[in-house]
Amino acid sequence: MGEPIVHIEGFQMVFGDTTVVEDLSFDVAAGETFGFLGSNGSGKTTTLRALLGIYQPTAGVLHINGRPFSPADGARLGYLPEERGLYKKEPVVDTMVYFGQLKGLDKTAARAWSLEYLERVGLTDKASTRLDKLSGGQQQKVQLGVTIMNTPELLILDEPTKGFDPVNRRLLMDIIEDQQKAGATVVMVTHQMEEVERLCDRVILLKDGKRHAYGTVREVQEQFGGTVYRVHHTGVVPDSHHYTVVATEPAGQGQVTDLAPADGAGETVVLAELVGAGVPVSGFATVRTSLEEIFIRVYGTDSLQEAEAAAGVGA
Ligand SMILES: Nc1ncnc2c1ncn2[C@@H]1O[C@H](COP(=O)(O)OP(=O)(O)OP(=O)(O)O)[C@@H](O)[C@H]1O
Repeated sequence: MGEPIVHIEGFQMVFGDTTVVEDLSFDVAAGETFGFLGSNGSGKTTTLRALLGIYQPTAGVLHINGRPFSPADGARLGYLPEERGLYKKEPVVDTMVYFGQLKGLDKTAARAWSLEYLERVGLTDKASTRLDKLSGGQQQKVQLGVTIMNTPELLILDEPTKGFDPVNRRLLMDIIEDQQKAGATVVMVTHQMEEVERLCDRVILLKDGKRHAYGTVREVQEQFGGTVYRVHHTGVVPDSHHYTVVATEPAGQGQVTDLAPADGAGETVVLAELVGAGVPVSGFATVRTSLEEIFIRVYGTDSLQEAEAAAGVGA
């Protein structure tokens, strides 16, 4: 990795007597899209706020482009905060133009960009409407527009598609993807694992304020779920030192069996072993555990306990 655009080392955040983030370190390389994942309350927003100087860290180094964030860096940065907030009593396009000018665009360019963006997100007819007359999702579209209108080199998005219907979520992901293609580095908090699988190069999973996993999406999948070979067959799969049988279920006339390969046992080796043992194989596929399954495995109990606590269950 070249010089990281974001560098966090030994970050700790204590509120009162509660340690919310502990000894957190990670880097984000220029040009990559980085997924910041973790259950509710695991410290993601806190980390972003400390990175952007909104919170004073208890300890640690948090750098953007080699130094602590300073407001002067704002022109090259787009931050979509978790708490959305624009001037609600102003017309949509005026608000966008105002922020565009704050970010250094001239008024004509800001207006042209805003109208084009509003058309793309289906809000042309709302351009002159007060922001507070828009739905929550429509307001969020405007806010994302404000965030990206100066084509920032670093985009920090805290749950950018929260509250969107699937069609609009896809539209927003397309817009984020365009920013990627234009060369932006994207740091994105999200709970939508399909967004991560589609957009992210690398991820970090926070658990209880600590780094639980960190690497490419593929590496995290290998680390927590691994790969299985899914075999459709009749007859019995014999024991072998090349694999372990993880699960087997009836399917049609035969069975489907998941085999976890031993270290170094590739598809060809395992398939040859089965065929050599006389197992009639009608299908063979490599299946990687989805991030969603991994998330549920890593956080399942915690997230449920939190939901139960919030609902007063067991109180
Ligand atoms: N200003 C603050 N004062 C005290 N505690 C805080 C403050 N900000 C955050 N916390 C606590 O820090 C913990 C982490 O919160 P944070 O918002 O960083 O979580 P998160 O991972 O972004 O969660 P979510 O996915 O729900 O948005 C929570 O327990 C929260 O209550």
